[in-house]
Amino acid sequence: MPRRGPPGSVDLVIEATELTRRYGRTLAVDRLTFTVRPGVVTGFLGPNGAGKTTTLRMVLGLNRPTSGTVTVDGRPFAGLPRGLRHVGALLDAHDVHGGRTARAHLAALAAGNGLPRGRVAEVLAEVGLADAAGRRIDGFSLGMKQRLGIAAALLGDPPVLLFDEPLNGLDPEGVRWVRGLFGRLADEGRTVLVSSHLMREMEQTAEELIVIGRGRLIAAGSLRDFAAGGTPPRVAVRTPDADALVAALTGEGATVRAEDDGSYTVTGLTADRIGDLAFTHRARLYELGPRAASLEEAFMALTEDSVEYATEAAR
Ligand SMILES: Nc1ncnc2c1ncn2[C@@H]1O[C@H](COP(=O)(O)OP(=O)(O)OP(=O)(O)O)[C@@H](O)[C@H]1O
Repeated sequence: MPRRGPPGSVDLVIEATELTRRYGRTLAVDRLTFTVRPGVVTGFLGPNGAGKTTTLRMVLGLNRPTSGTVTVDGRPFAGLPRGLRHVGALLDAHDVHGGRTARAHLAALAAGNGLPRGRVAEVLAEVGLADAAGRRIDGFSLGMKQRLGIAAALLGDPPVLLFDEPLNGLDPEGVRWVRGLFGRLADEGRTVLVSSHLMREMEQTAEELIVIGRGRLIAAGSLRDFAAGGTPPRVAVRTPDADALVAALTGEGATVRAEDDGSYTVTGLTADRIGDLAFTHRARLYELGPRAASLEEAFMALTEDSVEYATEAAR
């Protein structure tokens, strides 16, 4: 695939401004403002029902916003002249005609969008389905359907790609493959937006994150900043003299949590202070150092806040 503009070029930006969608009494998307840039994989994260699918459908012009706007390359998707050549999307892996073969499905899509037939074999090979090209889709596993959906998104060789929960149903090898593919697509300068309701799926997938809850923006920024800002500093400790050390640490007001691997996570004291206390209490230390913040915890903390906020706002 051709290389595109350098990361940071502004032409392929997805821009949502005060984007809102109401279904009857449900506010599915609530004044959402965000920017998705090319050259990095951006994770679109939120619990079930947060409004991710509704937002992606509005980007694609499949749902109309109740108010606000969302544009790709400065224009609503419907106004883009090149359709599938401009934006490729996987929304629902099950949304395919099961009686067709993978090849026939993609060939119909190519024909309907004025794309060269030769792309079909290329994208099937790219997603690892070359050997299954002649098989009927209704015999496909969910993982194979996800690969087929990704192949369809790639068909027009588009600079902007949207994937809704693409890791669902993939085995560990499939997850590793898809992460590599998304990274490569971003390295080529494309804009890649990937939704998920699981933070742990995003940890090794996305560089940037947009987190929503109940239709609202909760946080946006780099994964690294997100992890750093989400929880107070924590220290990892390993000791064969746990009873003495834990008593000493909690006596100083620290919170100590035992981990599955036999280590402890300490909050509320610096590593220096923990070292001093261990020395005083004759507890041997096998490990003492910073414990990387768990993104899962940061995510839970942030979404909890959004629920509280929503409750307060409703009063
Ligand atoms: N066509 C519709 N009619 C009525 N309500 C809808 C419709 N589509 C979505 N909703 C509601 O809007 C809210 C957001 O749904 P949406 O599917 O966008 O969330 P999501 O973040 O993609 O969730 P999930 O991870 O469960 O797919 C939910 O409360 C949902 O019930």
